[in-house]
Amino acid sequence: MLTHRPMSKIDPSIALDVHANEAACPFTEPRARAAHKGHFGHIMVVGGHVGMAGAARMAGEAALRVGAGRVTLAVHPESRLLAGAGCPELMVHGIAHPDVLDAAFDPMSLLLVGPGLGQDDWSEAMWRQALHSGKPMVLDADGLNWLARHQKQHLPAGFVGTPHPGEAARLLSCQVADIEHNRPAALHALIQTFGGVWVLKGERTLIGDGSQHLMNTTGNPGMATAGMGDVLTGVIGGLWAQGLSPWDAARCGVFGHGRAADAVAAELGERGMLATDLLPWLRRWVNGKTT
Ligand SMILES: NC(=O)C1=CN([C@@H]2O[C@H](COP(=O)(O)OP(=O)(O)OC[C@H]3O[C@@H](n4cnc5c(N)ncnc54)[C@H](O)[C@@H]3O)[C@@H](O)[C@H]2O)[C@@H](O)CC1
Ligand SMILES: Nc1ncnc2c1ncn2[C@@H]1O[C@H](COP(=O)(O)OP(=O)(O)O)[C@@H](O)[C@H]1O
Repeated sequence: MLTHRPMSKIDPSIALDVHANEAACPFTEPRARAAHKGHFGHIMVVGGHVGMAGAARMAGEAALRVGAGRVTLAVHPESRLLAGAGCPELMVHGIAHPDVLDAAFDPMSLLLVGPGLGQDDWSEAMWRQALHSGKPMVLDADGLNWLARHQKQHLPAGFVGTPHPGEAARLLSCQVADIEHNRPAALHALIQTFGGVWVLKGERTLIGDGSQHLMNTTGNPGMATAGMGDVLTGVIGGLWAQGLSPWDAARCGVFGHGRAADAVAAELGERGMLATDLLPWLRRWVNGKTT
């Protein structure tokens, strides 16, 4: 039986001018002596459903490790203790009723929406609250899956989307093979459809905003492991919260994330790499230390 398949938004005739991503460490000057945490942003991670507290935790911890001032996790009440365990620097709210988020969003400089958010009614209510806040945001993982279901949703002006090819296929109503067959055309379709800055992950991640398109060359197959994308979301958010533009946060974040993974691989090999292994190397990178 034939099943209806919506028409793909990918135009295979698209040929983008794609340059190498040569993003260096974005911070070259030491911090001002009188710096305080209020200067480096307050991020809220919206995610962490039951069984996926770790996704929100990894995004939050990565944001702190690249220098964000404050990070709060808004997670399912059953995830609250686990999400913060072992990282007391993170603030953690268990959210039973997502409508309380309206007030909680007020002091936030930006949101990271999706790591471990899940697919049920609670997840959708959390997602809707985040979108309606109008806050700048990085949308990842289930945050993107909800966007795929509600295509016409109005996105905030400051927006970075970070799909892997599976999520990109859901967003563009096509198969993963269609994405992989012509990744620049898929990137173009994401930008045309939704606006903002897009990071199409995978081997040689692409970054684009409609006027510039880059291909990343750092990173290695050791990164094909759970949670690696959650860490990237935190890195991009942490750089953005410190004053970089969304574009610079995306291109520098992708570069530094891959660079940290390459340092881990050089020391211990690719196999068995954990997403959290990158954290000390991200810290080195963001302080301009060669890895
Ligand atoms: N410790 C945790 O709490 C973790 C929670 N996670 C959460 O789990 C939820 C589901 O995310 P998943 O990404 O696992 O599930 P998805 O179903 O979105 O993605 C998995 C599928 O996407 C496709 N795919 C992914 N990367 C690809 C690539 N590079 N090339 C080709 N195809 C590719 C493959 O078909 C793969 O089976 C998210 O909310 C996520 O944040 C994951 O991030 C893993 C770790
Ligand atoms: N073979 C590879 N080479 C380079 N980078 C890779 C490779 N495989 C995965 N990555 C990177 O690792 C990350 C994986 O993210 P994602 O698939 O979202 O993982 P998760 O959902 O488990 O967090 C992305 O940044 C991706 O670009």
